[in-house]
Amino acid sequence: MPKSAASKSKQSSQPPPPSPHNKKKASGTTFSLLDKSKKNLDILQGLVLHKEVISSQFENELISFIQSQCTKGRSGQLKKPTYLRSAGARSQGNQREALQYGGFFDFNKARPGKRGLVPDFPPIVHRLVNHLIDEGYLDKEVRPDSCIINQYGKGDCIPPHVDHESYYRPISTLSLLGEEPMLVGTKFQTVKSCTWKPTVGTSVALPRRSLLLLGGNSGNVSKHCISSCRGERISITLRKQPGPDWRPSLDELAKSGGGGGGGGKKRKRDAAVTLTANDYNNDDDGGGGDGAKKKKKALSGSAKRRKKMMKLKGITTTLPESGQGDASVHQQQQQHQQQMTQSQSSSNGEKTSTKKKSSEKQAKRNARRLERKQKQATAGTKSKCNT
Ligand SMILES: O=C(O)CCC(=O)C(=O)O
Ligand SMILES: [Fe+2]
Repeated sequence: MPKSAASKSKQSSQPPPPSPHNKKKASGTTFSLLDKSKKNLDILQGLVLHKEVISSQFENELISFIQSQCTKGRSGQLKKPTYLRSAGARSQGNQREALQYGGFFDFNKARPGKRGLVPDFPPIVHRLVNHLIDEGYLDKEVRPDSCIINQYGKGDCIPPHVDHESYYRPISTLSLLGEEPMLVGTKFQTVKSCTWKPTVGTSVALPRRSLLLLGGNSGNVSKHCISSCRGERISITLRKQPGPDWRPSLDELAKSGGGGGGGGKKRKRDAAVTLTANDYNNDDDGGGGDGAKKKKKALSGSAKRRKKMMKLKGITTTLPESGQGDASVHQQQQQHQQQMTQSQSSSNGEKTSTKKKSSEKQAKRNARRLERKQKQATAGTKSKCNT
């Protein structure tokens, strides 16, 4: 890493300060790296590696459970979003099989998804969480209630990202089956598809049975990724979800086009990248697509269903006379989402009427645009007839 960008990354094994909640707090390896471009902020503060947190026997049990679930997933007995298949329709440079329990991450909207769509933790994951808390690796106040299990094959990867800010920190990752490095930092260079190099950051080897905690700046400011794996590896990422009343902010909805994909990459609190459909995953569970993508993609199954729903709700999705395409549909979807959100969150009549006025104005603007298009189309047809 360039000296001008950051000071040398340091590792130490000093125990973190005792927690008021746990009986004991396990010590682990901590890291430090000052980023000059961020006023010498320690971008690895909060990163802790604990080794040998489970026995080999428990590791084997976890591996057999995960592999049996993935086998079920491949044969169609376990459906998405509980099971997400690898490769295939997934975007390039973002491959791995995944299982989700407790709560699911909606990859298309790039944020925690609806409750109850994936099963609760299976007993073996409960056992794991209890063990990690009892042994002092995790704080019982931040007890994880959602997990994503990634099964990487040789060449699979996960691109640089910051886990959604609504999840409590630290986020923890247990490594099984094989050792691969996790890259953690604020700047990455893409070497080739599925391979990155931190230009301001570090590489942390994750041995089997180790637990990596991404807390503090390491979880909020730095991004993390796994480059193309040398061999097989399984990770169990444990997270405490936001409460059931959590809703994305209007800011986030606006940036992501109201749920159509991962257009909004900038975070409010810092300049890091949030997980988006494009960064982090695939079109596996439906694919509203990436709002920021320039290339027009064919609509996936769930996008088609959404479109159908909008139709049923009385929102026009196609305007054949004017020949307006997806841009208009997208605009209307955004408008619809905004109206829904606004009506959910408005607390007085005054607010509602201002919003009503603005949506009426928007509807008039759309009508004028449609009229213009129709005129243009008519003019075009006439000139064709004349030649
Ligand atoms: O596989 C890993 O260790 C990382 C997984 C991860 O970053 C995630 O699921 O958000
Ligand atoms: Fe992550």
